[in-house]
Amino acid sequence: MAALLLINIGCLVGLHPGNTRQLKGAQLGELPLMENAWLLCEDGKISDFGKMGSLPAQLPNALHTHDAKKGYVFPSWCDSHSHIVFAASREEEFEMKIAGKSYEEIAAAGGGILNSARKLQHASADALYDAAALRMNDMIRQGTGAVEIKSGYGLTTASELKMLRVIRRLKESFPIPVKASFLAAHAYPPEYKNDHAAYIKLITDEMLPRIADEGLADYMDVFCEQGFFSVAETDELLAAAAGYGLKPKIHANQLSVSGAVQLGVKHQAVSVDHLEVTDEAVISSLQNSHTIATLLPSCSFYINIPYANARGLINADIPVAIASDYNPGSTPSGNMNLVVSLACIKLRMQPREAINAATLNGAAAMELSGETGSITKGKKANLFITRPMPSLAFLPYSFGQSQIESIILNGKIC
Ligand SMILES: N=CN[C@@H](CCC(=O)O)C(=O)O
Ligand SMILES: [Zn+2]
Repeated sequence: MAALLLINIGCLVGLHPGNTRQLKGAQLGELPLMENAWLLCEDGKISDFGKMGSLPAQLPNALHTHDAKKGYVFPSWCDSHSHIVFAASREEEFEMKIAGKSYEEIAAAGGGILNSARKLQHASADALYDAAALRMNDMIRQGTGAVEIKSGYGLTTASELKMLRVIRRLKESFPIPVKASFLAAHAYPPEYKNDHAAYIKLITDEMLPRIADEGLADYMDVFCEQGFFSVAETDELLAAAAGYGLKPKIHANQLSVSGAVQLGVKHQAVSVDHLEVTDEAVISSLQNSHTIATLLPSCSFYINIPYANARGLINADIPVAIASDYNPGSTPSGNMNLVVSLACIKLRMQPREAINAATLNGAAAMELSGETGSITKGKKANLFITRPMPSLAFLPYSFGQSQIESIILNGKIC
């Protein structure tokens, strides 16, 4: 494999030491940079970098040199929360939202997650793969270089397995790390509406053993929310998943303060995601835990719900990540550039904080921060090059516009 040398880099972004696994508190605002730089990629990894004045005389033989023309070089976005395997879009709900219907009212009218589940149950694995692959390609073009994908639109054993096998195919065929989360506990199927215990038993006794047997999931996720899964039900599900080696990630406090965050901390969740509604007890429960708070500002934007209290979490020294939540209902976009801008505009995160939250902390929320999420020697060379920019803050400032010129995955320009 030819080595790749990037020269005339306006600024290298995110030069964190290799042993920095996640950032919290004031560290989240520290984003080491190097201006006027070069960077060498070998065997798919970042092997060296330095100032243009120090370009080594000895370089690998098979070498492709690319002039960054003063563009910035970033580590790829690490999107730790997505639902990109789905059968159909739901723009009819978009119109209902404009007419004033709430997320809960749409769900109660047969929309929402159950709408997607009905459609997915009839879709072929090939059709699901093709549609998800298109979305992945769009995300990659927008700078994403690692992604977590959830099941949760199957809600039957066959359809949850179908979704997870599609995610495995994406993992095998795309050149970026993919993590899979099992989210059968996303909504109760109509036939279990009045028999929650039976659906929980189906998940714990039938789905989990099959999924573990095929090694289809990295994490267990639950939508812990009023009208969805209670704290007690989530507790039971997470305990069962732990028996199969699946660590938790929880959809927590999206619509109400439910106790889901505290439960996540109790189960040492890798992350608790959403957190649009929090109080002091939620924040203090996360302090001194290893659980990452993953915030999803484009979901708040799209369905007009409150924005998470990012400043409260950061000030309390809690590691914060940001992710897209790309799904057909509450966030039909996987554009992490927009997520970073919204984190600045709506979560009042400084550009450096938002960039760290979308890279190193996003990687940490997928347990990948040892291999990606920063420009560090030995890490995967998943990067993007921007146009020349007047400053780092120009990236989120120029919201809704892409500054990205080139994508590099595993040390190759794509
Ligand atoms: N909140 C639960 N799940 C998704 C939305 C799912 C849907 O509406 O299809 C979310 O993360 O926002
Ligand atoms: Zn989600």
